[in-house]
Amino acid sequence: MSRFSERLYRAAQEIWIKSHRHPFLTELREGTLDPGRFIYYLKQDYVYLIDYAKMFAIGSIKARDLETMVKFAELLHSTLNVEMELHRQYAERFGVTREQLEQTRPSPTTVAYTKYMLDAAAQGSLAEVVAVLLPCMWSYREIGTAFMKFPGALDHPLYREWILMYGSEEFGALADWCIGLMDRLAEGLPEQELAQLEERFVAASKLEYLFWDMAYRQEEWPV
Ligand SMILES: Cc1ncc(CO)c(N)n1
Repeated sequence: MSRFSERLYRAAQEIWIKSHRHPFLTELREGTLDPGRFIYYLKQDYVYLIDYAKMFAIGSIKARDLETMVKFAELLHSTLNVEMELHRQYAERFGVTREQLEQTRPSPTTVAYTKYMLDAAAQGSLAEVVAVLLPCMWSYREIGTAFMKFPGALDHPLYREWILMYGSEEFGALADWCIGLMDRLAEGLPEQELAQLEERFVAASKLEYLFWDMAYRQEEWPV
């Protein structure tokens, strides 16, 4: 039988392709993205990452073995200290302080995405935690590795670091570990539960798309 992660990939493929074609990402890889849109994205992503890091803490709590617990702790650490550090350094280049980053008011889409994830984690099994956070890691790995190969993408003084982070071997290895864990956790589950995991994965993939779109539109609350 084929791996469950392949089923997930197929189920979300259409929405992932739509993300790849979104102007936020096509312009980022071509180096034409307006820096104002990028800094908006960084601020929203910073507050997103705070809740996303909590998903790894929850993964650590729900883990059934020490090895998995250690791995989630590693992911928690690297999100807080490596990924968020990249954002802090970017913000500094724009004259935005660490405090200002942290005080970013989450946009409607950021609220929807982070609360959707935390709700899945609060209600669900470890498999649900992994299903909902997997599109984040996996889709960024796909974007990062594709952009590394895109001619000229790494020449851009602003977007180069971002591409290097998500195209890195370390990030790829963490994504691979998560894919492998998803497959192990799905083994032997009844179809009803697999369908539920697929629903979580697809919903998170749609929220990933909406996150790019929100950043491009620089979404604000109506008042
Ligand atoms: C919205 C979002 N999804 C995934 C990642 C990758 O960790 C990120 N930084 N932001």
